[in-house]
Amino acid sequence: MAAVDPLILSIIIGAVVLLAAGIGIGVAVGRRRALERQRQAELEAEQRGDAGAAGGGDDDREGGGVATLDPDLDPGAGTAAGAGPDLLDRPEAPRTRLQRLRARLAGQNNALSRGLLNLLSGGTIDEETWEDFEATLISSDLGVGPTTELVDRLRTRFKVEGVTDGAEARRILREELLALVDPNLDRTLHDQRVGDDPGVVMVVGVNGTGKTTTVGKLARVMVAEDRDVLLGAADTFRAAAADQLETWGARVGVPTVRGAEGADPASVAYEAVTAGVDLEVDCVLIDTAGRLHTKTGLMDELGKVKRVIEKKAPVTEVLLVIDATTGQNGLIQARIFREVVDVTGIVLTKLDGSAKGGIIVQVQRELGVPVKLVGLGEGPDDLAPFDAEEFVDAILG
Ligand SMILES: Nc1nc2c(ncn2[C@@H]2O[C@H](COP(=O)(O)OP(=O)(O)OP(=O)(O)O)[C@@H](O)[C@H]2O)c(=O)[nH]1
Repeated sequence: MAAVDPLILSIIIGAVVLLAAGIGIGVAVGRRRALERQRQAELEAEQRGDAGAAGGGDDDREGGGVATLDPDLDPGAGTAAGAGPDLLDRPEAPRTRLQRLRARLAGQNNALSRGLLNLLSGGTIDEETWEDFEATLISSDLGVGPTTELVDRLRTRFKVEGVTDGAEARRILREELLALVDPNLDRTLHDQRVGDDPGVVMVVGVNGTGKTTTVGKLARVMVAEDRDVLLGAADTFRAAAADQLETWGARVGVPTVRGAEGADPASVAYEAVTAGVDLEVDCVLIDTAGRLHTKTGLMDELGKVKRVIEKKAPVTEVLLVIDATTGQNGLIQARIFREVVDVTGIVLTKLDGSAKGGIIVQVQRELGVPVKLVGLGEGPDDLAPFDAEEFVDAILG
């Protein structure tokens, strides 16, 4: 048999690999289309008055706020490989998701609310009440500076404005808390297409803060808004991390570009963005490996991932994921990440079950970067845009 020229051989192998990759992505896009067809069918059923087909509108997750074809499927387990159209989830509709999460936020801040409301319970406010109030604020991770500032302002205003009843005190407290959280910060998520390029959102942070979960939840939010999304698994340290991400995507028909375990994360991110440009998706979400802010080599690697992506398309948003329960440590991490990758938004996760909402104020002040999203649970649709007024009203009950 005649020897094949090595150049021709490598071109043939390259073409086969590209074709296979294209098929992989094509299958996933096919799943997305199947989901759209399924949605359309459900919509038609709903219009015909078939209430069971489209899920209810109440706040209870199990009760129908989330319509899933397979509610028992665990996003953290298994791989995407076998997920066909029959297994696709339909992410929770934005309206019911926000209603449900608003109620959860109000419920979760009970400890903080109680402390604040003691102050408003009427009568004269003695020194001990002020001290208890201060302690409550500090234990919510508001920080000593903002706490002192808030208490001083309240004391002055209560005196100057002659506050005598609870309703009046509540109004002033609401105004002052809102000023601290800053309703004027621009919290828009820059995940939209820019010219011919998809929005590119990079998600960074230390280990275990909830990056992959956030990318998965964000993909679902976008699918619920009928947008085309592609995931990039630039966490190549552990194959399980890419599996986890791929599973999140597969549940809603979103394709994932991944590399081999130990592959260069920058090149996987670049491939993902390239696929996103070629497929004309609306947004590419890049998950990165968790890294300690103190490890210089790993932080440099993160900078490189961003620079390499930008050879293909601008990164439109860099989200730093902070675990709300980590307090001051979260702040120290945040400063270093900001220096390396120019963070444009914060995602505060695990705010459920925590009365540590004060960290929002500290993070924003220290970094000058707005909190844009909050994670309020382990459920697949437990992610909400952060809204200053809603947050303050939830605290005040
Ligand atoms: N209660 C709660 N748990 C959350 C939230 N977000 C994430 N988690 C949980 O946090 C754990 C870690 O989440 P991951 O998404 O794997 O974290 P990661 O940052 O990608 O982890 P590494 O890749 O190891 O750095 C998981 O058990 C998630 O279910 C949230 O908003 N609330």
